[in-house]
Amino acid sequence: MMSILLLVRNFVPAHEMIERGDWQVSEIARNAFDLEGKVVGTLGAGRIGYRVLQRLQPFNCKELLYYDYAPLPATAAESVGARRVEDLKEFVSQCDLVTINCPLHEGTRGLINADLLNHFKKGAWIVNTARGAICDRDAIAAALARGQINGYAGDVWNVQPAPRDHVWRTMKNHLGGGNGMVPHYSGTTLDAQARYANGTKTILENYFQNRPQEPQNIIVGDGRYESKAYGQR
Ligand SMILES: NC(=O)c1ccc[n+]([C@@H]2O[C@H](COP(=O)([O-])OP(=O)(O)OC[C@H]3O[C@@H](n4cnc5c(N)ncnc54)[C@H](O)[C@@H]3O)[C@@H](O)[C@H]2O)c1
Repeated sequence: MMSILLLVRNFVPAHEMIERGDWQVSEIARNAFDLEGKVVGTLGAGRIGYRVLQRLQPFNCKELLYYDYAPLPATAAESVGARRVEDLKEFVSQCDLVTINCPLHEGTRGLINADLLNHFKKGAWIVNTARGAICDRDAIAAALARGQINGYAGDVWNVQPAPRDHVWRTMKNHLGGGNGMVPHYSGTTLDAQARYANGTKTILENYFQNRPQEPQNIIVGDGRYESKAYGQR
């Protein structure tokens, strides 16, 4: 949901216009679109990617796609009407909007680079609330400037805090918009902090009482890599 809110709120400089005292609706509307009728795809369909697919249901998208080496259980994919695309270039070429929801690991660092961006549908939108380094910083800014993508939004940066001159702070599309960057805070609402605290408490209690941990909380157990989420090894 965070991704969608970012898209709606921050892709056009509407709020800055209000602060300036202006009211030029046509300036905003010339680059504003609905999700209805669009093809939306998630790169990564784990806990967050799947929930994004669920939350996209009321928007009447034309089609929902996902790219993940781990296929969703058939019933889960059917319940959200999502189609898996196995080839990454094929996946991005079909999407009007790509939302990135996979972890950063050696297989995803710089995955969205100049070469892959050329395979995106021209004028597509990218929402990256996963990890900044999944996208190549300069390739994103260049693709935005030349109109290969129409917008880029997210709260994650390849360096955090982002330096003052980080190009993602100020990059724009040719209409002067298309930038929805915010500082990394989507997981730090007061409600989320309470969830983190409770989750940490449960992990510690399991540990001190010799109870098994929930599988999704284990990346390395007994010296072995156990998670399936951080790349195929
Ligand atoms: N912005 C924030 O504050 C914030 C908050 C929470 C999580 N995150 C990010 O979101 C990521 C996803 O979280 P999650 O809970 O859904 O994780 P998850 O482990 O439940 O799911 C990750 C999915 O990505 C898939 N994946 C891994 N490598 C892939 C690749 N190369 N190509 C396609 N799919 C791939 C995995 O198979 C898995 O299905 C986290 O790793 C984290 O980096 C960001």
